[in-house]
Amino acid sequence: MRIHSHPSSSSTEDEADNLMNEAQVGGFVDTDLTAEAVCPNITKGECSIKIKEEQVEQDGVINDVGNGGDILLMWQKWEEENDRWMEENYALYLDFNSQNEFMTETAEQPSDLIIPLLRYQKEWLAWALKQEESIVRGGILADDMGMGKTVQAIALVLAKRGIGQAISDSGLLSPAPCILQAVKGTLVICPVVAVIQWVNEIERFTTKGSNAIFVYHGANREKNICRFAEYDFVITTYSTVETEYRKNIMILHSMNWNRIILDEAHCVKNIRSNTTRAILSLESSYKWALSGTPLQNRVGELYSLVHFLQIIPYSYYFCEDCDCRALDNSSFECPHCHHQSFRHFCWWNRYIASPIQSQGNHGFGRDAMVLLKHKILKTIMLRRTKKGRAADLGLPLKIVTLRKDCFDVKEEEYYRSLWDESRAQFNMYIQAGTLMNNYVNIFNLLTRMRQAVDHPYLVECSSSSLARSGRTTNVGYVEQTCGLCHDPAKDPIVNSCTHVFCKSCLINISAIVEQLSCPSCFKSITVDFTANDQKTKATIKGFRSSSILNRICLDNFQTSTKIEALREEIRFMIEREGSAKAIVFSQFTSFLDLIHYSLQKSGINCVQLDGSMTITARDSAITRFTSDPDCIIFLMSLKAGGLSLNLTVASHVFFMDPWWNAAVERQGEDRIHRIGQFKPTRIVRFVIENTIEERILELQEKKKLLFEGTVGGASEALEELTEADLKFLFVT
Ligand SMILES: Nc1ncnc2c1ncn2[C@@H]1O[C@H](COP(=O)(O)OP(=O)(O)OP(=O)(O)O)[C@@H](O)[C@H]1O
Repeated sequence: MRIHSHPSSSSTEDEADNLMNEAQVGGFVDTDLTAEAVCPNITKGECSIKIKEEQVEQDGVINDVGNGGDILLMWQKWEEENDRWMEENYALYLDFNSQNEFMTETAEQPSDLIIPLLRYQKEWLAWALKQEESIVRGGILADDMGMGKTVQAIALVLAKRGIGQAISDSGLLSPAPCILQAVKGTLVICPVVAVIQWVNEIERFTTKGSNAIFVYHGANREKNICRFAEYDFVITTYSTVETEYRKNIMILHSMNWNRIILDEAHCVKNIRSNTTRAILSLESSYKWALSGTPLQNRVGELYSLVHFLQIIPYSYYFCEDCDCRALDNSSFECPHCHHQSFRHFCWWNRYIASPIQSQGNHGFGRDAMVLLKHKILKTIMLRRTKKGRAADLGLPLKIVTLRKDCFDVKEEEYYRSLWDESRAQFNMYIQAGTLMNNYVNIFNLLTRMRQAVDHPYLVECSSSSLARSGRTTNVGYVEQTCGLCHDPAKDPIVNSCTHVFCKSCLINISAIVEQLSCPSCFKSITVDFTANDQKTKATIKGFRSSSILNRICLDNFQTSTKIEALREEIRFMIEREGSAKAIVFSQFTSFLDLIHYSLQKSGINCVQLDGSMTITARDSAITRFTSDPDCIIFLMSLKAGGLSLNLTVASHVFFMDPWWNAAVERQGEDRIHRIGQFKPTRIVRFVIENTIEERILELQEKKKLLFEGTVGGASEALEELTEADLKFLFVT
């Protein structure tokens, strides 16, 4: 299907201007809008097919406008074509890597900001102030991770306040309905892990008392809402916005914010997710998105940010039959012009997403690329890289090593039998022709193998595998005797001293003795009386009651090749520099528990951070790691700690298992390789030879950034894989 015909020439800004002029629909100046005016070569029938596809993307559900099955097929075809295009045009894709890398104009830093801004940060300030005066009224700050996007955003808020921002102005200019309450403050939305960081940066880097900050998160958050208007910064989390929207609690959504800043804005890259919908429903006069990786996999990901920014024409749906435009096209009939929704088309999809997805770097696809890079992104995005601005930053060297180890005989045996079992299961799906219907099962097979590479305990002692076998501890161990009754332990509870007791013995004795201690070694016995459903469960001190450590016999704790490799690297690290610290990432929190236990046993002090922790618990873990010289290892799940954190106190990062997406690993590396780091940084990625991990690395290389960047991985991520990819993973 041809939408435009252009003489092909090199990708220049002039070319982009021409394309823009042709494609602009009701753009920065309103123009008449008809299908023919927009794309003269398209017939109305063709247009309506496109609209069906757009609805699929917009709503995440198939709106039945006639032929749902066809639409789904068409959608799948789009995705496949996009994947193919990505493979063929990766170099060009990377070309998006910098936007406005150098600018001549700088702005003076605001007087309330006490930290001196670097040159590129002053360039940002000049650009951002202009952006807020322009029709775009915001934009995307996409600097590499660790270049100080938080400080830059704070600088903008202060600078604008200095200029004397009138709330009434924003109320007038905003399209928000008048029932919304106007507030002067900036709403910052960030992942939970970044909340404290925002508070700290505002407090540390601005004149004392010059900013009122309110953290709106947690169960009691609603207490102070009537005072929203008094704050300069209201800091909340993506999960809070999503929960309120889903439960129809109209608190954040009933305000007309002066400015919204999305930190780690790639959290809303999926236009179909609830979080994205919740964010898009917020109202403000100015909108900013901050992300070091705004585009992880496909051009489509930019759309939710573009939609958030509400830019004419890029974010809008236009009507084929009149000059109406709207941000939403989800109802059957347009509430503005009353024409049916299928008579509306999404500008972004028609001029950017569809041509790129269907043509790649050829024909209209290439034209769309030029338009996107040289016109649209230039207007809305500022991206500087650490490499490009190395002179401003003066960051030390980063050395990345891939460390390959081999299993010992026992591990090899265990892994091989699991591999054979998994392959047999996989082959069954192939033979039955049901491969593509079994993503979740295949994901589970792959996860089990990946866990077995880290440590067989992760498979053997997973709560589900123990539940299946009716056991409470793992098979690898002889039956334990209770330290109190000396019979085989019934419902065994393992104490931090590694001695085992019957659950009933512990209950009985704790009713008589207040301070329990182990009769064998006299260490105290910790009984967790706080959890409602587990009143009597003794837990290993410092670990969750659900920790894998409560399901294994610690008397006979066995290490693994990965753990030993890590210990060796830690030893090297300490030998080189006594005061060095490291972050250890794994995708499996149970593996982090095993590492924690093993290191602790040999006197290495660690802290741990995972998604189940409250903001306060996270903050105390971060504080301990940054301020206690004896605490040298930070164990972290990348999902919980990979974003936002500043941990330059560490100079080493150890990745215990490979991620599907290399971009996600880079997020982890950049926790230490950022402003404030003065030592050379060392990154070690651990891989066991001849295992699924090597396959994952090969596939990562083969497919580059094609995998969904779901931090931590999910079964949906596998849906990004083709049948051929899956076969590649399971082939011997
Ligand atoms: N001008 C400056 N002078 C000194 N330190 C700075 C400056 N700007 C930023 N920093 C520090 O640099 C570190 C990284 O900043 P920040 O966390 O804002 O980076 P980021 O770009 O948001 O990273 P990410 O994308 O990983 O969240 C912080 O410790 C911050 O205090």
